[in-house]
Parts: sequence; structure tokens; C-alpha cells
Amino acid sequence: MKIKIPATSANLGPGFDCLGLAIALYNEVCIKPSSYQSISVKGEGEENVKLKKNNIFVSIFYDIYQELTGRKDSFRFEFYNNIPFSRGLGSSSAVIVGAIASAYEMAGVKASRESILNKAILYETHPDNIAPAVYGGFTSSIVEHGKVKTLRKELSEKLKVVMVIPDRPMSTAQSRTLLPKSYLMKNTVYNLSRASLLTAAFFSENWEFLKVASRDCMHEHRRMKQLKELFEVREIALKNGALMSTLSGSGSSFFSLVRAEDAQKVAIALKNAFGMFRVEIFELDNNGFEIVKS
Ligand SMILES: Nc1ncnc2c1ncn2[C@@H]1O[C@H](COP(=O)(O)OP(=O)(O)OP(=O)(O)O)[C@@H](O)[C@H]1O
Ligand SMILES: N[C@@H](CCO)C(=O)O
Repeated sequence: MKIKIPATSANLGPGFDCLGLAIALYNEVCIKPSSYQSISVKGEGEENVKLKKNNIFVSIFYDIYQELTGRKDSFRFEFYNNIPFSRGLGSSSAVIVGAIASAYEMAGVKASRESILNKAILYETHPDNIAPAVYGGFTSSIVEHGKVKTLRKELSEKLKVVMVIPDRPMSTAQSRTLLPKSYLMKNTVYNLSRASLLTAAFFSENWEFLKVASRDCMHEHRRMKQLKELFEVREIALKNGALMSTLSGSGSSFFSLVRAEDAQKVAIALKNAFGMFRVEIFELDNNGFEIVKS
């Protein structure tokens, strides 16, 4: 079988741990029965021998596969990784969702996307990357009694993403330790009101509201201080017409949503200012993971 899983950008500013969307940048995994287990990795992580020894995709796959079949059959896993690690593009969520969906497929057990998402939340405490990786589009999610409740909005093809991808990794787990344990009421209201308006703006396609609704006071500043150029990335993106420009997940990437006709202009302005960073234009993804060949 072959599965492809999209990258995702989470938080989108004030939507910490609850808002995210899927991007047309994919990891692909081919899995086939074999007389012995083997792993090959192409793309991101190709030189990382550790990924051949203890690979989280493989361990999650077998967790689920054994739970479903009671067996530990051998498979060959061929990874084609396009999602950079620890750049705030949901690489770990793509692994979790891909492993679970693949295990159900190889076990021959049908599973709804909702049930795959509810398995994935057991491996990732926040739903803002795994939900769009499962459903595609823009997602607004909560976790209630261990179950994820998500609403999803298809994203217009009139929109594109301009992503600045620094060469500097930022581990999500590590960067979460930088955040305060509590917030003032005014800061909490600042974020929850904007996250609500941002969600409404995505659902109603009132894109002119995205800029003001995507401001954050709870996590971005502390994280962006680790890579100060990111403040200027946002300034240049917005000055050149971006609808919104936010830290992608826990960073280090910086996400800008643009009208398709503005994508080149924003990307060129960012490339001219930050020659040392990778700058890419991506389409949005509305499908979530796809089993492209059973
Ligand atoms: N394709 C992959 N195969 C195996 N392990 C992976 C793969 N992609 C990511 N990982 C693991 O996930 C880790 C990155 O997870 P982390 O949460 O720090 O970053 P991220 O998911 O890329 O970014 P964010 O969570 O901010 O969107 C990597 O260091 C690696 O251990
Ligand atoms: N909400 C998570 C997203 C990680 O991609 C965080 O900011 O830590």
C-alpha cells in the first residue's frame, strides 16, 4: 500500500493547540509484506541512521497492527519524506496519522477518519496538527474526555501559502517548556476572542478579518525571540499583501496565507530579504491523508 500525509500549520496565531490547516506538502510511505522487516528513508532524515533503528512510524504502526490482528507480521517500509523535521510543519503528526491509518489498512480493518483521529490524540496531546492531517482543510478542534471534536472548512483554491523555512529546528516539546504556566485574564481574552473571530473568518471566507484575528499574545513572542529574523518575516509578508502571517506551529517556519495572485510577490520579497532561508509557495490541502494504493 501507499499512503500520503499532508504537512500542517497549527495555532495560526491565537488558536494555540486548537486551530490548524493542511498544506500540499506530503510525506509518502510505501508498505509491503516481506519475509523480514526493513526500512528505507529518502528525503528528510535520509542520513539519520537512527530512523532505521527506532522509527516512530514503525513503532506506532505495530502498536495498532498488533492490537488489530494479534500478529507482528514483517513489512518493508519505504519512507519518502518531504516534510522537514522540527520546523513547525507537523512532521510528527504526519507520522502519527500515517502510521495509524496504514496499520488499519494493512490489517484489513475499516476505520473512520474520526476513529483514526481519536487514536492519534493518544500519541499527540494537542489536536491542531493531527486534525488537519486527518481531514485536510482548516480545522477547529477541542479534546473532551479524551475524544477530539472537530469542525472542518474546505479552503478555497484562490488561497496559497508562502512558507519561510529556516534551517534551524525548533523542537515542539522543548519550545512548550518556554511558555508560562498561567496567563492574565486580559491576555486570555485577547487570544480566545481572536481565535473565535479567526475561525468565523475562515468559515465565512471573510479573509479581510484574518490579519487582525490572527494576532497572538500567549506564545509567539517567546518562541520568535529564539530566531529574531521572524519578526521581520511577518512585517515583510504583511507589507506585501499577506492576509495573515504567523509562526507555524511551534516554529521555526513562518506561515503566510496569501491570495493566489499575491504569492509570487510575497515570496520574492521574502527571498530577497532572507537569502539564508528556504521560501516556498504551497497549495492548500483539502483531503488530509490519502491511501493512494491499497
Ligand atoms: N518522517 C519521519 N519519520 C520518523 N520520525 C519523524 C518523521 N518526522 C518527524 N519525526 C520525528 O518527529 C520529530 C519532530 O517532531 P516535532 O514535534 O519536534 O516537530 P514537528 O512535528 O516537525 O513540528 P510541529 O510539531 O511544531 O509542527 C523529529 O525529531 C523525529 O523524531
Ligand atoms: N499547538 C502546538 C503546535 C505544534 O505544532 C504548539 O504550539 O506547541
